[in-house]
Amino acid sequence: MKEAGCDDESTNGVVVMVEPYSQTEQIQHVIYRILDANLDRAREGLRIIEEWCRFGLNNAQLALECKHLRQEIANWHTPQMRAARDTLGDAGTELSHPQEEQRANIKSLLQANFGRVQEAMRVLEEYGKLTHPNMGKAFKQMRYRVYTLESTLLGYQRHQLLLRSRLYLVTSQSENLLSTVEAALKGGLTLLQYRDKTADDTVRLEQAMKLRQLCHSYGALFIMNDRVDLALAVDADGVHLGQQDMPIAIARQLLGPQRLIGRSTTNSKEMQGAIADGADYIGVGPVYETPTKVGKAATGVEYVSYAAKNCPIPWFAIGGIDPNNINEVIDAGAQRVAVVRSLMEAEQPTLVTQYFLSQLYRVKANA
Ligand SMILES: Cc1ncc(COP(=O)(O)OP(=O)(O)O)c(N)n1
Ligand SMILES: Cc1nc(C(=O)O)sc1CCOP(=O)(O)O
Ligand SMILES: [Mg+2]
Repeated sequence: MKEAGCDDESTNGVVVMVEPYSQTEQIQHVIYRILDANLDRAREGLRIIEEWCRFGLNNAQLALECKHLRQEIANWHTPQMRAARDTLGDAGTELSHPQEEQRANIKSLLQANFGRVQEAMRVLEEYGKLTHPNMGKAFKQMRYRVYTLESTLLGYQRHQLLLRSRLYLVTSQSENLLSTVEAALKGGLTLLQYRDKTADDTVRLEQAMKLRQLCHSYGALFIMNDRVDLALAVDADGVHLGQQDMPIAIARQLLGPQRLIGRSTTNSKEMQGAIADGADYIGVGPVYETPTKVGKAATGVEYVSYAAKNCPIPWFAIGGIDPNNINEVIDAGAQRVAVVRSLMEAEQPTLVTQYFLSQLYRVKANA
């Protein structure tokens, strides 16, 4: 802060008393420093996010929104604010949290920078009110744009990962649930559904929370079977709903546009219904009869061929698929498959995952 003082200044032998900085001026100076520092913080954070949108996601629209926000922020940066900067005298420049020294992955890097931008904007909103009649309002609006950007970016990343996922592991009850899932993740699995039809909610919540954390630590998506409430409670990436489960429209209202919703389908009518209702992906099956879904008649590979020709959204062939018949399913047109027993009961889930993926990556993905 500038020294408050009453320096003398000699001018032609006349002693002029320079007025000390008034308290109001001193406060204004401090406010300018705060605004200067936070305008920079907000712009820097946005730049980091913008680089990922541009180079990591190739998403020009998201990158442009970051750029527009940065430009808008720059327009508020006045010469007085810049002049108030005193980097050497800023006690905060040396402070950094250990978490800032290391980022586990892109997601945590983005999260940290979104947090930083939102925090800076909140400061700009409050202190800006003391400086310009419109500054508080402008930063409030920008802060909401940043929230929207964050959720759009997260949703986009989820969809991208869904598109890239060829193998979908649907779990069954197991004493080795976490270690089996981790073994599959090590083999390259990027999509997991937690399915337990009988456990208490307390157990489901606990397991789902652990699985979500595990999946995210490997950069994989975590989907909850049947239950929208549990999906929200554990911050899952989405939910899988069968024909007897909650209608997609209601699930969408509860989950919002950025989470994934999958739907089981057994025939063309169910497929068209799921697409019209806005499902992000569908299950196609059961291709073969399976003890995991007792009483549900197999569709055969004919429905797989139908899906290959007619389904514009990602779809996963499911039901009785194993390493011995995977190529028959691929030959019928499948590019993605979902399995329960083949992985949950495998002696070496990492190797089986790698085998499935090696077969599935032989074919090009369309949807
Ligand atoms: C990927 C995938 N496809 C289909 C299903 C089956 O869902 P649903 O018909 O609701 O049966 P349950 O799994 O709830 O018994 C699925 N879970 N996943
Ligand atoms: C959970 C489920 N849904 C199906 C459907 O067709 O909707 S088939 C299925 C079970 C798939 O298990 P497995 O890989 O052990 O055969
Ligand atoms: Mg269900």
